[in-house]
Amino acid sequence: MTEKPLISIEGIARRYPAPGRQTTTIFENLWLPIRRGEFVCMIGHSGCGKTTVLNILAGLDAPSDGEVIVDGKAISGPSLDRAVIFQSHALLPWRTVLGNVAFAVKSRWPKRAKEAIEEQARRFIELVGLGGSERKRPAELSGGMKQRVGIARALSIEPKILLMDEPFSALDALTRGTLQDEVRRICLDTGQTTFMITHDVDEAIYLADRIVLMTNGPGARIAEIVENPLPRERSRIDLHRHPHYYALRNHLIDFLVTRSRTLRDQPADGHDPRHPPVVRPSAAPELVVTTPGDAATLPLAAAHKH
Ligand SMILES: Nc1ncnc2c1ncn2[C@@H]1O[C@H](COP(=O)(O)OP(=O)(O)OP(=O)(O)O)[C@@H](O)[C@H]1O
Repeated sequence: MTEKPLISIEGIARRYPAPGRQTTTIFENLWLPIRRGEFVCMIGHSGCGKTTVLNILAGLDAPSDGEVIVDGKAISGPSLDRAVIFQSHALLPWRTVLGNVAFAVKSRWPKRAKEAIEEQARRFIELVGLGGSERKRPAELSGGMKQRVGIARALSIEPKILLMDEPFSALDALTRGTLQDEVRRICLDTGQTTFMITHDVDEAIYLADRIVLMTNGPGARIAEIVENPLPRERSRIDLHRHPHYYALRNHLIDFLVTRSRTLRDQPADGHDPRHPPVVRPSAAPELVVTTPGDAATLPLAAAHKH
């Protein structure tokens, strides 16, 4: 990575006190640079600390060791440069759709005139397909519509970084697909840098440029970073027709089913937390595995040892 990353996760750990003056280490020694405009998904089993990592990126939690640098500065708390979309939308129930989004815009640009604030809010309400519903209150909206408001609210402040914690998991399959399409289009069109947690392998394949695989916790680590071999211009309905699709999907599922546990219990030989293996699954009989400064092509079986 020659360009300076927008986000640099540098050796972070999170520990909590445990009974008997012990300490539980949820994860440790996580290193990850994220480029401007990149869409990164994190996958791992429940309890490996994904939400904790996202909260640290948001500035809502602090690491026990290490730090996160954004645009050259260590994160020391929440900032309007980083917008978060949670699974539950947390809208203000007494405000309309327009009111909810305008509230965020006003907090970002408090000196802006009311008309300009509303114009910005309307632009993003339109962008997420809610034009015409500006005057509705959250109680009058479906789950998918509420999540759209949450997305419009997060994007309307034009954050440097969009953080999403399983934003579509509570939605029905049809709505989830439509919202994935919209978020993907908006992120590509605006060059939005995004970090997202998901449990859904297909969602990660569709949305992510890179997929970060966490070993199981406690003591979780980044096992591997998977580069998405599918073209950036991809469509959800045609994903499975791409020659690399099944190699990628099988690689991720194999990781979740077996390797996430075995790699926690027995890290791969020579595993360097600063430079976790980078894997690019492909339909060819070989996987390209690189570590920064040390490119190598390993046969599939060898790559799986990592
Ligand atoms: N305040 C706390 N005190 C002690 N342990 C905590 C605290 N907050 C979180 N944990 C523990 O940290 C671990 C990681 O939690 P986290 O929510 O980050 O995991 P996750 O990977 O996002 O899980 P899930 O996929 O289920 O959302 C869990 O085992 C949780 O019990």
